[in-house]
Amino acid sequence: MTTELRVLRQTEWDAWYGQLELAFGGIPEAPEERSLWNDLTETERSLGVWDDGACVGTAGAFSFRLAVPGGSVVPAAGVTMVSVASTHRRRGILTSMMRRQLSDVRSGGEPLAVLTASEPAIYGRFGYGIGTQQMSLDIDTARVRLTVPEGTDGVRLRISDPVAAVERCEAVYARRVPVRPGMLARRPGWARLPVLDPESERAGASPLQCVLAERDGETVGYARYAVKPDWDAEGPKGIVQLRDLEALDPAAYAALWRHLFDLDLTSRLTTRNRPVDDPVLHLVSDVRRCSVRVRDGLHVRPVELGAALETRTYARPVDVVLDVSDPFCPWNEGRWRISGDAKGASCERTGDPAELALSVRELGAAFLGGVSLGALAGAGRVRELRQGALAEASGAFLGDVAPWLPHGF
Ligand SMILES: CC(=O)SCCNC(=O)CCNC(=O)[C@H](O)C(C)(C)COP(=O)(O)OP(=O)(O)OC[C@H]1O[C@@H](n2cnc3c(N)ncnc32)[C@H](O)[C@@H]1OP(=O)(O)O
Repeated sequence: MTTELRVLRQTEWDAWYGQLELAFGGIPEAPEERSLWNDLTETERSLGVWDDGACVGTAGAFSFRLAVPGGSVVPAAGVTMVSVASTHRRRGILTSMMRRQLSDVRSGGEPLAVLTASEPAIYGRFGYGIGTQQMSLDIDTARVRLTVPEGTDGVRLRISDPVAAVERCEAVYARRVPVRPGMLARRPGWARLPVLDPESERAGASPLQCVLAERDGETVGYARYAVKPDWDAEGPKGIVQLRDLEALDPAAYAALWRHLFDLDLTSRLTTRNRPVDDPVLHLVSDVRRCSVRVRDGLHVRPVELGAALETRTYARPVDVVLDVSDPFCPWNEGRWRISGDAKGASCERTGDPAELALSVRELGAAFLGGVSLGALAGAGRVRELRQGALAEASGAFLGDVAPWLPHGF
């Protein structure tokens, strides 16, 4: 088999994207969704694999800016639209695209690559670690009560058209980004994503709705959701399907949740993607009736290891020599001294004796501050070579906010 791997040409997008749709089951996307991804595709960063004129492999990358511990927002390649034709699987095409892509990301100067995986088992071999988790909830709002903080009654709620309210929501979102590692600063064109609402994907639910939280005329929060009506012999049992919710203070936050809990003719609230430390878990009367489930979120790969570890700050002072293995990107292999604190860090090559041994994948997992190196050591994935080095590094890497990505890409 001779296949050609090369950068996508603009005129090839339809065939390229068609291959991706086929790999995901073959149901064509709604026209507005397809058009959004067409506009957002960075053609010069997209790879295609071709066999006798047919597209058999796809992989794209977005030029993101990622929030990291300490509040900086740094360049990161957002790996996306990965597929291989069913006729060409398990022959190494994905591996060849990943190799080329990571090499391109390195040449372009981005220290990190990130992705959300269709299946979590695929990307570890390429050096990606699971850096964030996301929580889904299915809340019995007929039984669960909320205890809201002082000031909640002073928040004014206003129903708004989601598209008309986008700018106000985006202003709130932008203020949340540096506070929560894992969030992405919105790039031009991306504000269309949270209000994308194809009728064909509503499955009996309402069009997207939006409620704004306001104080003194300023927007201090928003929630976007749909309502799926449901009735049985006992009466109405509608479901509130929460898509996203952000707020700038606890009272606005609680007011939005209370609004969603109290919607007439509903008795359930579902949401697929909340941070695992979502304060709502501390507002509810009965966490068991919230059906909490957790899954992997953003997978993180340090591409240029030293530069990546220098972009963030560290919760406690750390000065540890890491012995890093990275067979897929061998330029990262070897010993690095990470030395930093809450103000900043340096990470440079060293000839000093190694104090912790681990692979780049563990550093990707720990990078955003949500996964403990101590826990990874418990699984045998980090080895302590100098007594005390594990506790020192583990405490330094951990953050006080669970990293989280609110949306897929
Ligand atoms: C960021 C994103 O876009 S996520 C979307 C990923 N795409 C999809 O899930 C669409 C459907 N699946 C596919 O298109 C393909 O099966 C892909 C892209 C997942 C894999 O492509 P392939 O060309 O078959 O992978 P390749 O041959 O390079 O396999 C490399 C290794 O990964 C393993 N692997 C591939 N897919 C999977 C999987 N789904 N689960 C576990 N391991 C996998 C292979 O077994 C192989 O392992 P080995 O080196 O030990 O033999």
